[in-house]
Amino acid sequence: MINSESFAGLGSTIASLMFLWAVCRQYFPYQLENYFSKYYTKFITLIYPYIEISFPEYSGQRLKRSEAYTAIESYLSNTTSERARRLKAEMGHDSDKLILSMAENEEITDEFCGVKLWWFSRKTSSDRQTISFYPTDNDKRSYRLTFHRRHRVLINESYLPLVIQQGKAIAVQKRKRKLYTNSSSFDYTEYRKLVWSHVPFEHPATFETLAIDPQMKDEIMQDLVKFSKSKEYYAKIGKPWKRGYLLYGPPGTGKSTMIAAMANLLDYDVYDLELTAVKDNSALRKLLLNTTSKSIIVVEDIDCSLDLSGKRKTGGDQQEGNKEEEEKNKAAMGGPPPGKEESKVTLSGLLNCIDGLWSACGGEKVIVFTTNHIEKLDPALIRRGRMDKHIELGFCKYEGFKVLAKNYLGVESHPLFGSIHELLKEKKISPADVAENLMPKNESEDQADLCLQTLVKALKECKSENEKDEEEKVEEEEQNLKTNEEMLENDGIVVDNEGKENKED
Ligand SMILES: Nc1ncnc2c1ncn2[C@@H]1O[C@H](COP(=O)(O)OP(=O)(O)OP(=O)(O)O)[C@@H](O)[C@H]1O
Repeated sequence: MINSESFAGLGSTIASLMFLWAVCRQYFPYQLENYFSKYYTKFITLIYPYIEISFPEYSGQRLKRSEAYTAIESYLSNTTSERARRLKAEMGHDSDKLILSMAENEEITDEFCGVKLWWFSRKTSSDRQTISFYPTDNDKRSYRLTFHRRHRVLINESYLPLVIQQGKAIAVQKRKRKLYTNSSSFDYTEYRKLVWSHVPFEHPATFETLAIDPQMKDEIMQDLVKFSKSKEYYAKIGKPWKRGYLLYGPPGTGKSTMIAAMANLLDYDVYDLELTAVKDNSALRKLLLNTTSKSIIVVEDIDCSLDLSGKRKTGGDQQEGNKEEEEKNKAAMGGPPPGKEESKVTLSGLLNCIDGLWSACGGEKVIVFTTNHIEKLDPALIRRGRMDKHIELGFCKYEGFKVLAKNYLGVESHPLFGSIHELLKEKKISPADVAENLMPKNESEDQADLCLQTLVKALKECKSENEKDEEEKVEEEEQNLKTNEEMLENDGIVVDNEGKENKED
């Protein structure tokens, strides 16, 4: 066992020997010097059987903090608060929590498989202080690991990989989660920057507050948790560690809310990918390569962002006038000037990013597409393997209502529950609409009564499933008719009042 005193003793012995060697070597013939040099090194290793590994904070590229140093720092921060005598407290680089770590020039011991090791936190300051942007120029920090040389294999092959792995996991747990977006990443040279901007992710939704079928809820949660723990399984079957979810259903049924709940369950970051703001396939690839592990990549309303013939849509079904207006607004916000060529992400480009060779880069990822119109999606885009789970979020059912009533009013039973149950059997109402009715309007005490009565009234006015189906059928027929007429008009065919087609000259 060694301690600081024996280190100091050894240090001064070695220093004396080195001094002696430096004096003597001047008088030695050249051939003898080599000979002595060899035995000098052997002698030193004999009396000092310890190996030291240094992990500097910055190495290579000056501005990039060493990953190993960061991981060791997190690893040690977990153990040092109990063992070190002098600690320093800092807000983490990427965290809103206070991080305790070893103070400079402090040493702690660690133990692995019965082997004792020493970690020393070192800071050297240059005598000549220079004005510099680089943190490395004046202060140099590093960690030094010391262990007996007979444990070299154990430390190199088992201990150090474990320290790095645990350190990274601790850093992920302590980090502040982020919501990234690419939608405002324009610059003024027509070339869109390939960067994500981000804000802290603070959405409070959880699966507990989600108003969906309880069985489906359990299934999804189990699926997600299983995925997040399946690193070895994915490696074994030779598949990239990723899972695709397609969430579909009418507006206001909780697709976005479910994404937030997924992120909160898994403790992942969210990348909200705005396809309409991506220049082309290569820009898309670079954006996706710049996403981190443990993240959910979301493309909302995929049917509105991508033309399934392979070209991007620029504005859905808008009128030309609206399109111009939107272009002007975009340009005013830093987007491309009106009339400039829009970007071209294609369906095949997107598919390539989801499950091509690129998709395996960067660790575990969940990919989520949402749509209100599943029937409009190309089967290639949503086939199993790409979108592994298709989840339909539908209109509010009684089970969902009970969750909302508990969330919004804090009630689990009420005399009006019975009639609401009956009404929900035949009426089509989205959870968003139910939630809106259940939102207390003021601070008075009988809010539950009032809100539930409002909901009953709203439900009575609501269309029943049959009426809604009938309405949707009529709307669809009208839309088909309109499209046919437009196509015929484009071909120069006029349809007269009796429905007969006449070719125009
Ligand atoms: N299943 C649900 N459980 C709990 N709250 C819900 C649910 N569905 C909707 N809500 C509430 O309604 C609001 C709108 O829901 P959300 O944005 O998730 O719907 P969406 O399906 O993504 O809608 P859109 O298709 O229009 O984007 C949310 O703020 C949430 O409070």
